[in-house]
Amino acid sequence: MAMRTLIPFDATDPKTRLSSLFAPDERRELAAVMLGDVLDAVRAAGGDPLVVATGDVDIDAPVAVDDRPLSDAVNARLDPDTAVVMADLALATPRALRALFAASGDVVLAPGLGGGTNALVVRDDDFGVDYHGASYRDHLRNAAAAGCSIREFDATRLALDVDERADLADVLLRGEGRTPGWLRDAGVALATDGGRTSVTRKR
Ligand SMILES: Nc1nc2c(ncn2[C@@H]2O[C@H](COP(=O)(O)OP(=O)(O)OP(=O)(O)O)[C@@H](O)[C@H]2O)c(=O)[nH]1
Ligand SMILES: C[C@H](OP(=O)(O)O)C(=O)O
Repeated sequence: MAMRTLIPFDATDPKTRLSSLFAPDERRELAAVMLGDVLDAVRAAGGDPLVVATGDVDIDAPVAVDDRPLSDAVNARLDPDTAVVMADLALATPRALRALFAASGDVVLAPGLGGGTNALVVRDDDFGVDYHGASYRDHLRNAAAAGCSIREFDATRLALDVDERADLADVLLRGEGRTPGWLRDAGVALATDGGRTSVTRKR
């Protein structure tokens, strides 16, 4: 049976942490390209996607427009046997998502490198999401408080969400969808910035 999968999407002013690299319209374009890659991976993993967006989105998928804050918009649709996969997981693969969907537990949590919750599966209607501000820790606590069984699902391909400039280096190095090509066409290239690999942009 297909896994109903909510994909939250900020269609209005996304990826503001990348403002040093991209203008607002470029950030919206990048966000849409990453959304397309995530949609492809979710479908290939047997997911049945619903994009939950802050505004209209021109994409080949069902879209629910809901301008409430992220957690409210997701909780309003978080029926049991539902996954939530963020639209900026530019490294997500069908294999990783299939394994996430198949993982057992009332609440299955895939952590982001920065302490967020990049993806999850919920099978208990006593659990609700509470995003932002190291949400992974909050979700662990909330699931335990609700008496849910918890599965922590560590997956390299789900751990990266594109927030900061340095995250784009990983997308250029390991991305498999359309996003790496979009970045290269926009003049984004790898750069070594002291210890950590980052990116530059030739305009
Ligand atoms: N529906 C909905 N999705 C959201 C909202 N805020 C963020 N998202 C999505 O949730 C995911 C994770 O959010 P963030 O990493 O904060 O994304 P973002 O808001 O574009 O990034 P920043 O502007 O840099 O904070 C991304 O896929 C966003 O598109 C919201 O208020 N409503
Ligand atoms: C949505 C939020 O993403 P972040 O702001 O951590 O990138 C979270 O994962 O709680």
